[in-house]
Amino acid sequence: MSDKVTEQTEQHTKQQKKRINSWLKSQKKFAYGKLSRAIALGAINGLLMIFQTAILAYLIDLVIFPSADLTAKSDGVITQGLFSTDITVISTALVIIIFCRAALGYFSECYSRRGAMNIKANIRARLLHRLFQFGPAYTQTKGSAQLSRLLHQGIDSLEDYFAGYLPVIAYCAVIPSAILVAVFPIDWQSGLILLLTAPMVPFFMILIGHKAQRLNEEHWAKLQRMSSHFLDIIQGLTQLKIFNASRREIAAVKKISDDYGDETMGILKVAFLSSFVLEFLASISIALVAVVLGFRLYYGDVDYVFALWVLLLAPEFYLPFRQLGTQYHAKMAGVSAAEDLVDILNKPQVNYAYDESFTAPFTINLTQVTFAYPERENALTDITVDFSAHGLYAVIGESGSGKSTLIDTILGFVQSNAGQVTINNKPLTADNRDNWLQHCGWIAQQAQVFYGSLAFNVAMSDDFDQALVLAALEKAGLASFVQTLAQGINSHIGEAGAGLSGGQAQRLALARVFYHEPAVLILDEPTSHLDQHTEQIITQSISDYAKKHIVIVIAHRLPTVIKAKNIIVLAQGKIIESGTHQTLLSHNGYYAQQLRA
Ligand SMILES: Nc1ncnc2c1ncn2[C@@H]1O[C@H](COP(=O)(O)OP(=O)(O)OP(=O)(O)O)[C@@H](O)[C@H]1O
Repeated sequence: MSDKVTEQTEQHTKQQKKRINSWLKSQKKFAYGKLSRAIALGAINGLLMIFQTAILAYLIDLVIFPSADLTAKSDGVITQGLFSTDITVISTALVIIIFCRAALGYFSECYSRRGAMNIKANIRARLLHRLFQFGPAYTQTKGSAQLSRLLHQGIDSLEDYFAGYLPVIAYCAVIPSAILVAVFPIDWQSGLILLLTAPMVPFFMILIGHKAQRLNEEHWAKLQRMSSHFLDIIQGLTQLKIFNASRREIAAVKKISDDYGDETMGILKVAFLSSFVLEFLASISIALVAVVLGFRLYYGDVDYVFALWVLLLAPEFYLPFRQLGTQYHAKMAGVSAAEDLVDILNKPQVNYAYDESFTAPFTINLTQVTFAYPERENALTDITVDFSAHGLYAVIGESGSGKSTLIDTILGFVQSNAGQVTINNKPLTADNRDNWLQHCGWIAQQAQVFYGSLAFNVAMSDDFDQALVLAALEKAGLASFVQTLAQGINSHIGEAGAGLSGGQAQRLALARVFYHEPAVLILDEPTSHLDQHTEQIITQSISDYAKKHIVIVIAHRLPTVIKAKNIIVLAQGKIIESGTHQTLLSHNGYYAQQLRA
């Protein structure tokens, strides 16, 4: 039984590897021209090397054994002149070839790096596009640290695959074959030695490949776990300090880092071992060629120039294989990261049929909506509720009652398992969701501030209307703050809102809403880090906004709830009651009890 399971797992791993490899190969199409040029130039460089070694051998022969026939003809000055002309011509040819090879090497490297960068940029853009498509409901399940590492280091690790491994594979086919074609007709014995020793290198690489791949996969998985852990620690620094858990975390981080270090050493060991064996095999093979040539020279069986040439060619013959050994590890690092990439990129494509018919004013209807996260109980059950024209709607309920899931359903980030969400009687689907989102605004409990200028953060674009930005900031109560900034709305505000207080960040989010004026504003009402003055401004602004727009708020405070046109009370994913403050009070249910409590 367990054998069968192991067999199935192996089968699955093989299929997975095949899938990843074919995916990686298919990415070449995004820089086909550049990669082809890089490989062609590299191959020409390799072929020129055959000429270079031939000329070098001839030159050495000429210098060490000044031509016997020339000296035989010797009549002093003329012979001397002929000899030096010969050397000058050959040396010049050699220098030209060396320069050409250097240029070819340079351009080949440039093309391959640029090609790899194009591919990386393309994959990065597609990955981001997919993440935007799937929305926060999906990205939360993956973890922000893991996704950001994948976007950054994961994709970067593909560079060596495209710029290093792929060209070397081509050189392994072209250069040794060309050397064999050049050597065989002149000296078949040496050709045979080269031919017979060549397969040893790939054979050995296949042997170590399996172990190295497993190590690389574990290494990548550990790196991913470590990133998540670090992000949790950085984000929860205050909590950890307050709850005196920092020591435990430091110990945990030390353990993770040690494990990671051991893993890295394991990979390095395999890498060193493989390069040692490759070097060793190459040296033995070169020595074999040299010994055989030595004997044959001794017995006058081979010409000195040819012997020297073959000897110079022998290391070049093994060079692509040795490079392949090095690049193989780069390839495996790329393959490990590619697994995560393929998982996301190959998820079924959402087909955007932009539906232009979403125009304000809106009526949002949820009819018997039921939704469950994978392998969980229902997060929403049988939800029927309407939001129409304009007004303030409040959603309340205990933690885990389904408030955020309800909002995600309205925004189309999660698709209900049963029932439907309609916007102006049109079902909201993955196809038209992006169009719908253009009409929605969202303010989270912790306002999101992006790296860039204040104006960018309001307009969410570098192309903004200055007057509108200023007006929006003023409406949000930030006008006096802007005046204190040396560069006004062009002042830079740092990563994660560094340089802004919690209240200012929240007001900035509000200014963003005023600038874009979405027909539907959804917000998770901020309860913390707001001073009374800011709280009043925000509450007032939200109430004013609700006069002309739909505002749905996950409410935590009484003033907001009291003013709401409809209060939706959730418990365990169900609407247990709804109505205005007065209605709910007279109903004397959960809401009234909570209020009294
Ligand atoms: N990504 C997820 N995967 C699996 N289950 C989830 C996920 N997000 C939420 N849930 C579950 O769905 C239920 C509703 O969660 P939801 O976040 O909607 O509640 P909430 O009322 O917004 O809670 P809170 O006020 O604490 O934010 C909970 O049981 C929660 O554990």
